[in-house]
Amino acid sequence: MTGPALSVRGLRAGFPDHPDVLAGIDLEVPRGGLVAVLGASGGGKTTLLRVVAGFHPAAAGTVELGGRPVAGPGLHVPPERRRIGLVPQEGALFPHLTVADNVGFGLSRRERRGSRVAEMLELVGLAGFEERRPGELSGGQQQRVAVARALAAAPELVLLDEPFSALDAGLRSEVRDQVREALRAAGASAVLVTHDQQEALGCADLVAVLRDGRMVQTGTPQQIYREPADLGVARFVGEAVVLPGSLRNGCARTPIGMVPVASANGSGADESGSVLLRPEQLRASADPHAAGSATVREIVFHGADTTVVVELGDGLRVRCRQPDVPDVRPGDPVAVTVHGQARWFPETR
Ligand SMILES: Nc1ncnc2c1ncn2[C@@H]1O[C@H](COP(=O)(O)OP(=O)(O)OP(=O)(O)O)[C@@H](O)[C@H]1O
Repeated sequence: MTGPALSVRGLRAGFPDHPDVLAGIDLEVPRGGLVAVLGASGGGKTTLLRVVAGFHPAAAGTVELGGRPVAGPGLHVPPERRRIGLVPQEGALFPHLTVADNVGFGLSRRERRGSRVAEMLELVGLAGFEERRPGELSGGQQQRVAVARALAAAPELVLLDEPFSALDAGLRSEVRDQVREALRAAGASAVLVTHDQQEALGCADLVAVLRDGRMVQTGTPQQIYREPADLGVARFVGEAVVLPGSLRNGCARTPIGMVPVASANGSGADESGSVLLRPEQLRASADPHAAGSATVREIVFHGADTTVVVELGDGLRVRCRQPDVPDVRPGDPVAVTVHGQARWFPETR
C-alpha cells in the first residue's frame, strides 16, 4: 500500500432533509496513526465513518484508502471490498457465538483454524477467553473482543465509533488504554470518532475537530489544547477562561492584570480582543491588598488539586485550578497570578 491509510478530500454527504451534514471534509490518517475526530453530538461523525466504510454515498469529493480511490465521481467501491474493520458503539458481538467464533467471523476457514484468533485475543489481553460467550464478559471485555474482531482480517483501516461511550467512567480510561495499545501493537491505522474531548486528547496521535460539517482544526492533542484555532475549539476541548483585553507589544491588559501573550503580532497600536487561559494556568493566593479587585466565591477540593472560583471587581468569575489548597475562605480577597502565556484572539469585526 502506498500513501496515507486514509485520505478524504472535499467530502460532502448528508440526507435529503440534511444535505450538508458533511460540507467539505478533508481528513488524512497517516499509516499506523490513530486520528480522533472530535465533534458535538449530531455533528456528522457517524455519517463520516459510514461514508468511509462505504455504507453511505458521498455527494461530492473523494475517499482513498492506502492510495486506492474507493469513492469519488462515478466511483463507489462496496464496503466488503474496502478492507475496513469496524468497531461500533456497543461491540455488536453475536451473542450465540463464542468469543473465538466472533473474532474469527470474517476469516477464511483456514485462517480460523490457524493461530490468528488466539493472536488477536492475546493482543487485546483476553487470551484464554476463547470459549466464553459475550454474555459472560464485562462491557469492557466485549469492546476488546470487538477490537480483536476488527483487527483479525488485517484491515487497511479500523474505524471506531464512540467505542467507549457505553462503559462507565471508571472503566473507560482503562479499556481505552488497552485498545490503544492493541492498535499500536497491530500497527493498525485507525479513526476514532467521539464527542468526548478527554478521550480524543488522551488517546489519539492527531485530533481533527468537526464543526458545522467541516474540520475546523487538525493537530496533535497538545496543539489543539494549547493553540486552538478559535474560542469555539478552545471551549470544546477543555475548560476555558476567556477575559476581555487590550494588547500591546505582546502583553494584554486584562481584569486580572497584565498577561503575557504567545505569538501575538506586536503591532505597536493597542488591539482589542480576548485572552484565553486554562484554569491550571491560574493560581489564587491570599492577599489582603486585593480587597475589591478579586474575591473568593467558592472552593472545590478534588483530591489531586483544587478549584478556586474567584470573582473579579467587574463581576466576572474565573476558575483557578491549583495543586495546593490555598489558605482562603469564600469572601476573602485574593491575588490571581498567571503561569505561562495566554493565547490572544483579536476582536472580529
Ligand atoms: N438516516 C438519517 N436520515 C436523516 N437524517 C439523519 C439520518 N442519520 C443521521 N441524520 C442526521 O444527520 C446528522 C448527523 O448525524 P450523525 O449520526 O452522523 O452524527 P454524530 O456526530 O455521529 O452524532 P452522535 O454523536 O449523536 O452519534 C444529525 O443531524 C442527524 O439527525
